[in-house]
Amino acid sequence: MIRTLSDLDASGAAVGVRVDINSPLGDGGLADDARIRAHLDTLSELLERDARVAILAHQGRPGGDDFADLSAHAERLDELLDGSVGYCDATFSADARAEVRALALGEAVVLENTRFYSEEYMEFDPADAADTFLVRRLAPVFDAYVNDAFAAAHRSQPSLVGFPARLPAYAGRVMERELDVLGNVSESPTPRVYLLGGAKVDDSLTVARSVLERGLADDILAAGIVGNAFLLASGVRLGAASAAVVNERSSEAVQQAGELLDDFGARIHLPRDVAVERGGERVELDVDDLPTTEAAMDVGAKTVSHFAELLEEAGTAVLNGPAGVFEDENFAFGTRELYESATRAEHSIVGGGDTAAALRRLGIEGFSHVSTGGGACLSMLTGDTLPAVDALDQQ
Ligand SMILES: Nc1ncnc2c1ncn2[C@@H]1O[C@H](COP(=O)(O)OP(=O)(O)O)[C@@H](O)[C@H]1O
Ligand SMILES: O=C(OP(=O)(O)O)[C@H](O)COP(=O)(O)O
Repeated sequence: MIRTLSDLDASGAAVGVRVDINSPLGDGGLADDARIRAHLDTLSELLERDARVAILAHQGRPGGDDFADLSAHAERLDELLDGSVGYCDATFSADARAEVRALALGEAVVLENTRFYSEEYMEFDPADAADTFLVRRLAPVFDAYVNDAFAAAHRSQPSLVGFPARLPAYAGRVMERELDVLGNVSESPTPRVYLLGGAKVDDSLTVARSVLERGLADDILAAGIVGNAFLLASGVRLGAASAAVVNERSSEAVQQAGELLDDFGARIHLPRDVAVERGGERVELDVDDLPTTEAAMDVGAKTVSHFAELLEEAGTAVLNGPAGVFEDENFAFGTRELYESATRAEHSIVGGGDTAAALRRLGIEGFSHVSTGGGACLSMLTGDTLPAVDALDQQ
């Protein structure tokens, strides 16, 4: 049984809150603050209830371009939470612990990027995570721990799995909502139609097999590079350029897609036409008119009308990955039309990562749920358990 913020006696308590505000960075700092905004419910609730809040988070991976300190994140949170958020450039040093102890009621501090410390970039069993420096040093200055970092819940890193062994632990509002929606897809209205697109072909094929085998999906609509892998597996000769894009992403995709077609045939719907670039223009070709030398970059209008009907009539539409190269206006058509159609389903769930960014960019709104997680959302959809959720559950 996972406790939530409603079970926490927050007033006066020093609460360590793990959030996922890992954000795209641009020249001047944050390029997008969606993940920061996602946690405002949890943070403002704690501040209004007079908690003293220490925020733990990571940004990027050591060595990566987006590995950075959290000063810009703290500044943005401070703007969004009316001047109640400070920043400390250490995570668990004596200074950091003193800042936490000195917090007034209704005040917060963002502690430094947890991944500045090597332990935080390793995976541990929860019991070993509880013995790391980060957890041992910080647990004594916290009265409670809240995990709201759903998007990182598939990692078993100290700040995500180590505290529940030492402190009363609770799910934040983001975590609660994500688990409620993604953990209960089996009870959502039918028929359930999954649109799987994008570039992570192996992940999408794993999701397809899992949801079909577990009876979660009635229909799979294949688009993006995933759709091209299915077309190749069904014997359509797409052309060398499209085949190369599929094989570059995964050497086993076509074989796996073929096995799925053998096992689940009619429940998997393939593109009927594709769009390619010819002389700088979008040109649509029926699959019967292939192969072509140009790469398939989007699904065409015939596919869109077939898929859109299934999505609009769905009890639940689950969307993961764009239908084409949506970054190029010539090839955004499939993604825009199909995502718009899904908003008309009774219930619509969008997987995170690039898909959520695509929606913001295309200005599409109106889904029942847009997940904050990419990898974590996929893990939930494939029925995997998330270590950080297990840690919250085992108290
Ligand atoms: N037919 C296609 N050919 C090449 N790239 C594609 C095609 N369809 C989609 N993509 C690319 O897939 C990328 C997103 O895929 P992915 O990372 O799997 O999404 P998500 O992070 O939402 O799971 C986008 O950058 C998009 O341009
Ligand atoms: O951005 C994240 O995940 P995502 O890319 O799956 O959405 C999380 O912050 C986890 O980051 P990580 O994949 O570096 O552990």
